[in-house]
Parts: sequence; C-alpha cells; structure tokens
Amino acid sequence: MKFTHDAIVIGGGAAGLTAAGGVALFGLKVALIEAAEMGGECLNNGCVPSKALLTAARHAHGAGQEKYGISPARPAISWPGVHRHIHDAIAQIAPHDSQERFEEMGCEVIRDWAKITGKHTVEVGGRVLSAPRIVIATGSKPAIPPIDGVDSVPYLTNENLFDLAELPGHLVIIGGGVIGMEMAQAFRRLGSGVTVINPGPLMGRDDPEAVEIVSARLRSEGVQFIDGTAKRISGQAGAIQVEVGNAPTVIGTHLLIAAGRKANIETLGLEAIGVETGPNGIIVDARRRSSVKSIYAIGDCRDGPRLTHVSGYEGSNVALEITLGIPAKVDWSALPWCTYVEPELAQVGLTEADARKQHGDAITVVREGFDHNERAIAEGQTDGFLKIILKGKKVLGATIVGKHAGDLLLPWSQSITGKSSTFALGSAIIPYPTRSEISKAAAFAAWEPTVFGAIPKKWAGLVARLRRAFK
Ligand SMILES: Cc1cc2nc3c(=O)[nH]c(=O)nc-3n(C[C@H](O)[C@H](O)[C@H](O)COP(=O)(O)OP(=O)(O)OC[C@H]3O[C@@H](n4cnc5c(N)ncnc54)[C@H](O)[C@@H]3O)c2cc1C
Ligand SMILES: NC(=O)c1ccc[n+]([C@@H]2O[C@H](COP(=O)([O-])OP(=O)(O)OC[C@H]3O[C@@H](n4cnc5c(N)ncnc54)[C@H](O)[C@@H]3O)[C@@H](O)[C@H]2O)c1
Repeated sequence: MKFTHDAIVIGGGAAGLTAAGGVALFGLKVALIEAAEMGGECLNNGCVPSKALLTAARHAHGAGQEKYGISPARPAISWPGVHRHIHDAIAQIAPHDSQERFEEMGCEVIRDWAKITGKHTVEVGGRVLSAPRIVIATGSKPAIPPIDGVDSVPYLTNENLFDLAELPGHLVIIGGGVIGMEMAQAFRRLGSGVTVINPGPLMGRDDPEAVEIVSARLRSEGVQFIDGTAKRISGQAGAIQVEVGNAPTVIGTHLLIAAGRKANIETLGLEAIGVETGPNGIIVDARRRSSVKSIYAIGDCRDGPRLTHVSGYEGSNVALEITLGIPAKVDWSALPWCTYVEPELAQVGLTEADARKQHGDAITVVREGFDHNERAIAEGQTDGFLKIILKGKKVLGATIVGKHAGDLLLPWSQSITGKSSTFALGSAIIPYPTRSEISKAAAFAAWEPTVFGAIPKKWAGLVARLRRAFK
C-alpha cells in the first residue's frame, strides 16, 4: 500500500498537538486533523478559562477580607470584566496551539471532521488519507446523567459556562468532583449563591483528610453541599428545581452539570474496523495501542486519567514510538494532579488509602502541617499539610493541601521516580522563609529515626570520649 503520510493524528487538543508536533519535528509527514477550535478543551473550555475565572474570584475574595490590619473594601464585581479576562487569557495562549504554528513545525493541518475507514485509512473533507500509524486524540465531552427532566431545562456544562452573559444569581451544580468544586468556589467568591449536589465523598479520588480542609473552606465561604443524587429536574431559565432523594428540593437560577466525562468516539467508525471500546472510551494497552495495533488512542478519548499533562505525556510517548520505533509504555507511579481551589489540593503517586490497599501495614506516613511553616505563619495562611507515604525510605506518594500545593509537588515526583531521594531533599539548602521548607521538613522527618538512632548516638558518644581524652 502506498501511504499518503507517515502518521495521521485526529484531534488538535493537548494530546493530538503533542503527538503530531513530535512526529513532524522528527521530519516525518504527518496530517493533523481538527474539526473545531485548535487547542481543544484545555484552551477553549477547560483548564485555561477555569483557571482565569478562579484567579478573578480569588482577587475578589482577597479584596473583601479583613486581614493584616487592613480594612476590607466591598469589591465591585463586573461580570463583563471577568468574562473579558477569561477570553483574553484564551486569546493570549491560542498562538501556542494555532494552525500556523503547527504548519511551521511541518504538519499538514486539515480543519474538518475525520472518520476512520480502515486500519490505515482516514476520510476527511472528501479526501482519503493513509498511513502506517493512526493516532486518535478526539478528547471527551461532558457526561449528562439520565436524570428525569434534564432535557426540559436549559443547563450549563464546561462547553457554554465561560460564555455566560451574566453572573448567576444562584448556581446549582450537579457533581462535587474537580469541576464542581473549582466552579463552586469561583462563582461563590464572585457573589453567586452556590449549591453542590453530590452523592458520597466530594473529590472522590483525593485524600479524604485533605478534601475535608477544602470542603470546610468552601462551606465557610457560603457554598452549600447536599449529599445525594439529583433525581428530577424541572423549571425554566432563571428558576430551576432539582429534586434530590430525601433532601429538600434545591432551587437556583442556573444549573451546571459537572458529573464526569464521556469519550468523543461515536462518529469515528471504530466498530466497523474492530477497535474495542468500553464505557470509559477506547481500550488501550500500556503503549496506548488499541485492539487494532496500527491505531493508537491517547488523551481523554481512551479509558484512563483525563488531564492535560497526561494527554501531553501520552502524545510524546506515541510520537517517540512512531518515529524511533522504540516501545514507550505509560508509567503512572508518579502521576500528579491538582485541584485549583483555595487551598489547593495536589497529589502525586499513591494516596494513603491506595498505598494501604496495595502494601498494608508496610507503609509509613509522615505529616507536616503548614502551621509549623514560618512563611505560612507570616502570611497568616497556615491551612493544610503535606503528607508523604513511604515504604521503608521509598516514597510512594505525596498529598499536599495548602497555598501553592501544586507548585510544591515536583521534588516528590522526583523522589517517586528515583531521580532524587528523601535523603537529598532532607539535606538540601532551601531558601528561608519559603513554603518549600515543608518538603525538607517532611523528608528529614522520614530520616530522623535513622539519623538520631542508636548507632549514630553510639558513634557520637565515642567521638565525645575521644575528644575529652585527647582534647
Ligand atoms: C472545566 C475543565 C477544567 C479543566 N482543568 C484542568 C486542569 O486544570 N488541569 C488539567 O490537567 N486538566 C484539566 N482539565 C482536563 C483537560 O482539559 C483535558 O484532559 C484535556 O484537554 C484533554 O485533551 P485531549 O487532547 O485528550 O482532548 P481535547 O482537548 O478534547 O481535544 C480533542 C479534539 O479533537 C477534536 N475532534 C474530536 N473528534 C474529531 C473528529 N472526528 N475529527 C476531527 N477532530 C475531532 C475536538 O474538536 C477537539 O478539539 C479540565 C477540563 C475541564 C472540562
Ligand atoms: N484541576 C484539574 O486538573 C481539573 C479541573 C477540572 C476538570 N478536570 C478533569 O475533568 C474531568 C471531569 O471532571 P468532573 O468534575 O466532571 O468529573 P469527576 O469525575 O471529577 O466528578 C464527577 C462527580 O459527579 C458526581 N455525580 C455523577 N452523577 C451525579 C448525579 N446524578 N447527581 C449528583 N452528582 C453526580 C460523581 O459522584 C462525582 O463526584 C476529570 O477527568 C478531571 O480530571 C481536571
């Protein structure tokens, strides 16, 4: 078969851009197909707008606080101004993901819907492309739970939330996961009433002790939580009612559904060519190959963690595999994630609960609170802690809740992957006063029983006796 390309990548989000860019930079011929906006979800209706919104909300919240001997001013919040900030942030980052940039790298960028028609062929815009390898990177969309009446009312998802024309009077959020919690704090701080409906634990994949600190903060800021599943929705724009099992009916002006994701794979034609899929997307092996080995699936469209940095990681892995022919398996042992509420909650590697499931009593947990960190004390922001989970001296995971938690994860990623050690971290010189001193304190605490153990004490005693004897 005579191929038109070396690789065809479908989807111009974080996963597809990384894969296509990587293949092109090695000088191979790659087609990058994107039907909608270049940059995908992260840029257009995910990470970037949500973090821009959270920043505006943090500013409004800070301005209204009586702190450090400064009297608060009642901040005047202009939703059009917040909206402008969100869209300015998107516009500033857009050139990084633009068609022009990827064409300069050497990709052929095609702006249309693609369909896979064979193990090596893709149809797009009336053309048939072919390549030894196809990469599916078509992302995901909001999962809409089958709640009675859901289609009878207008609702928001991340796809239209950032285009709201006005600030909601009362936002009801279905889902207390990552999106639900970030958006609850953001809208509450901007002045909306907010009710979050979620059955069981909030932010279910995170450490419950850390989640408790976050949810207590949101509660103290006025977010209401209802433990239950949304059962029935009724009403109209401006007056929406959600019935939740035993709890009283929740009434709001706007409804946001943030109840998980669904892979974007329905129209790709996968069944006809035998690519196996499951309820969470395309089924892949550790090298991100689907059941049809010439077809990879990366990022949100496959079963696995759904995060921008994961999409980028998988994109570069498959680019290396396609270009250099070296199998590249994913390794989740140091997978990080962070929820950008205040205080931030960041995790890398195993949580304490997962480590206990896998290693039982062989694990130890070292915990340092920000109430002992002198920078945090000086700033009057001592909420939170760092917890490291160890097996012997090997770090299996770290949980950090507190200001800048996400930025404090890096040394723990390095420790988990063996590129650094708790000993190196415990003996590093760290600028004073910084929040990173908490990492040094925890790493040192892990070594304390050894450093000040029986043998070093005996040795110190011997040195002392010798000094006294010989001056
Ligand atoms: C509100 C929100 C906040 C988030 N915040 C964060 C965060 O702070 N940090 C983080 O790590 N992650 C965050 N995420 C998750 C992150 O956005 C996703 O994991 C990431 O964008 C997935 O990238 P992707 O390339 O796999 O898919 P996408 O970005 O969805 O890209 C897929 C692309 O494929 C295109 N496409 C689909 N089908 C076809 C077809 N048949 N033909 C042609 N093109 C097609 C789509 O138009 C789309 O542009 C957030 C998500 C949301 C919703
Ligand atoms: N900071 C970040 O990294 C970040 C931020 C936002 C989103 N994301 C990514 O976006 C994806 C989606 O986030 P999400 O918050 O939609 O999903 P999620 O899986 O984090 O949370 C969904 C929540 O909805 C609840 N739920 C489901 N059906 C419900 C119902 N009928 N009534 C009430 N609650 C219900 C679930 O119990 C769950 O707690 C995740 O994969 C996440 O990784 C990441």
